Amino acid sequence: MHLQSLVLLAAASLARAETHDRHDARQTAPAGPEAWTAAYAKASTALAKMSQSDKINIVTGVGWDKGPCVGNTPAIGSIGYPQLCLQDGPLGVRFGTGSNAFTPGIQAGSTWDVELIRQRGAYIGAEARGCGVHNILGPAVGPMGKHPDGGRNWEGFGADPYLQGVAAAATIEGIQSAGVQSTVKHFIGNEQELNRETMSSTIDDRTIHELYLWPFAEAVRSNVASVMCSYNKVNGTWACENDKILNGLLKNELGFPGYVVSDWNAQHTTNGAALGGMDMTMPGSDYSGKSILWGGQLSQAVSSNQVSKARLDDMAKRILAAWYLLKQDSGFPRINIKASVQGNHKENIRAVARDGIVLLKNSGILPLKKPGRLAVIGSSAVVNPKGANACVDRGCNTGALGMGWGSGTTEYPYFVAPYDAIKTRAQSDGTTVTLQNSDSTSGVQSVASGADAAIVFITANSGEGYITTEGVAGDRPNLDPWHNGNQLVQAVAQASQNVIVVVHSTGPIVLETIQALPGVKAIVWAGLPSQENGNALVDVLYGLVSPSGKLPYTIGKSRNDYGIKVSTGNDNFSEGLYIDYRHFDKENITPRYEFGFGLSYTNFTFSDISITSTAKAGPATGAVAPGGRADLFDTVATVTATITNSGAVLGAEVPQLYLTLPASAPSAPPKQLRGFVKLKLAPGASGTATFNLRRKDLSYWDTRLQNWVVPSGSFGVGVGASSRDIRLTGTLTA
Ligand SMILES: OC[C@H]1O[C@@H](O[C@H]2[C@H](O)[C@@H](O)[C@H](O[C@H]3[C@H](O)[C@@H](O)[C@H](O)O[C@@H]3CO)O[C@@H]2CO)[C@H](O)[C@@H](O)[C@@H]1O
Repeated sequence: MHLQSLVLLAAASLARAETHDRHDARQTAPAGPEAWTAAYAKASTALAKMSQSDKINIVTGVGWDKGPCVGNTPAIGSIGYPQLCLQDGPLGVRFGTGSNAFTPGIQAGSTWDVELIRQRGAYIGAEARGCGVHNILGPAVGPMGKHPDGGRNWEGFGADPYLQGVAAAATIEGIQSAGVQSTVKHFIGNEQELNRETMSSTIDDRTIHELYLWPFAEAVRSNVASVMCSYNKVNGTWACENDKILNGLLKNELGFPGYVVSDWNAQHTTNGAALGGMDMTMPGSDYSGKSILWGGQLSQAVSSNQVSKARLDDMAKRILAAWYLLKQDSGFPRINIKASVQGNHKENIRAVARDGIVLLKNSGILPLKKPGRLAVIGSSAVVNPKGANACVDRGCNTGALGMGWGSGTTEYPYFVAPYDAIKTRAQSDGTTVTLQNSDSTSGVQSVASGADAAIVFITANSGEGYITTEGVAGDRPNLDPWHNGNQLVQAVAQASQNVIVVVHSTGPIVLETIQALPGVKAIVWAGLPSQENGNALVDVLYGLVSPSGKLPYTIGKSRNDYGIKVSTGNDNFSEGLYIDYRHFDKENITPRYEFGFGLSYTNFTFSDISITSTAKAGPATGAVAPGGRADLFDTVATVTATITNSGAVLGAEVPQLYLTLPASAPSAPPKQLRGFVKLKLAPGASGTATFNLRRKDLSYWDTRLQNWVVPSGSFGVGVGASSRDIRLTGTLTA
């Protein structure tokens, strides 16, 4: 179908879009494709004024390291189009010196708080705009986290497509509300760093739809401006020249009206990329500046009709439409990556850092109550002695951890380490703090012994494969804490029966050694809190807030429990739909801490489930709108439940809705997340969790019909406090 027809159809169908309940995770329907229609009209007018060389310029980066941003295209004077600035990344303006280091995606995901995530996106967008960045290269929803040790998992929101989708949509809507283009990445099947630039990801049709494409569909529905194609091949063809995934899935099936930008140097051929659906090449040359695949080469291909003029026009129009969509044609600030743009955004950073902390274990030691003496132990209790930004692209694990490493990092404008914040609090309480800022086990007993609490800090780090840190080239080789963390905790627990273990990590670590120690009275999963690391932790340790984060992945009892391993050759995705909790559930493996788990300082009771449904079995029939067939997003069932804070302090609970497909569906995971809500409740207060289930939420991908189908029969509905703590059950029938 022609793109403009798609956009018009979409406008018509979205006019009918329902409004979502206030409490639903997806609180607002996205702006709607009528905005794209107007943008396309302007793009057509501008295109008519452009020469072929203008069109080649708008789709070709100027070359690596040849402009103010990590990606740049030349200005086109005839239409008042600027030198376009594309800059990482998912947690703020990379290389900025006047901007903030927002919390990584995984911490945002672990808040399960859509409004905080949306605000985070809006602030990232505002900072990008203030720096003159037209396109911010985030959020990341791939990798999703099929490998618990995948190096870049921390850039995204968690190992579940629904959670990724909701968080990505809110982030994109936030970023684009500031008038900045958002790029969702990496499309698709780039789940590991090892061999990412040579390997092929073999993903079957159903798995790609139900897992990996899902968050991209939500991003497209939220009118994301651009999509970044990834380094790997998909089913044997490079992602950036893969007709099936770019033209087929993304542009036709999802009705994506924006443009596809290559990951940096992910393009392999001139014509293949153009015909396969890529619209902009970045950075425009290889890192040595020598190899250029578009520019003059694309011009020749068009002149010799190997690539049609219509295809070049389509590329240019998509890029122009995104620029007009975000109204960047008037009053956009000039490019200055070093601009001072921080505002009061650190409040969001602290809130996400704090509300993303997951309390895994607490035998009554927390919250702290004016302890007489605290022992603080571990090299990650203090800021890197050489400075928080000492390592390029955060490529080290020295001192307190706030983010992983790679292109998805920013410079810290400041860094509050745990010890800094604990010391400040201790001063006001009259607490003595004894510090051991190393991971040495010798001498630690004297520091810990006699303390009211001994707080031990351990870490695990990972990142992007172009940097190797302490021998780790991106993906972690195991799920153990770094720097002998297990031995450090053991040594402390020999001297103290009041040990609090604080974990800063890019992903799951195996906690069995620590868990077995009787002296360990609490485990605080503090994740990746960025610059507000210590402040967020103190808020939780001292009960200024009740912890309310929930795990965005499963913590298994062993690495083997996850079933799959980082591939040394091609990645076969033979596990299909069964990643993370879907795998643990299917194989009946008890995790140490399950997906969705997190304790509070208060208690919540769940009651009064109510289910109403108009769901009808059968395939989707609606016209294609951005995101897919429009009727996929119609609410067809509503589930409500009452949640009561039955404890003594203010707290927030995240009731989660898991669906089980009827027996008539092809075999499917025992349960799948299809709704969540974060409810803040005073002691004794009750709130209603409302989950609006859309047709898509009830569907599976039918490979024969090539469509989403609602299976007939009875669906299991479970509402609970985690994926393994289902408190209320019911059914709905289609
Ligand atoms: O930044 C844009 C996208 O780039 C990809 O990461 C690249 C990263 O930005 C870049 O800094 C790094 O460059 C190094 C290069 O790999 C190495 O060969 C050369 O010697 O040094 C360069 C500078 O350090 O390359 C990264 C890709 O390999 C990301 O995948 C993507 O998410 C970013 O948005």
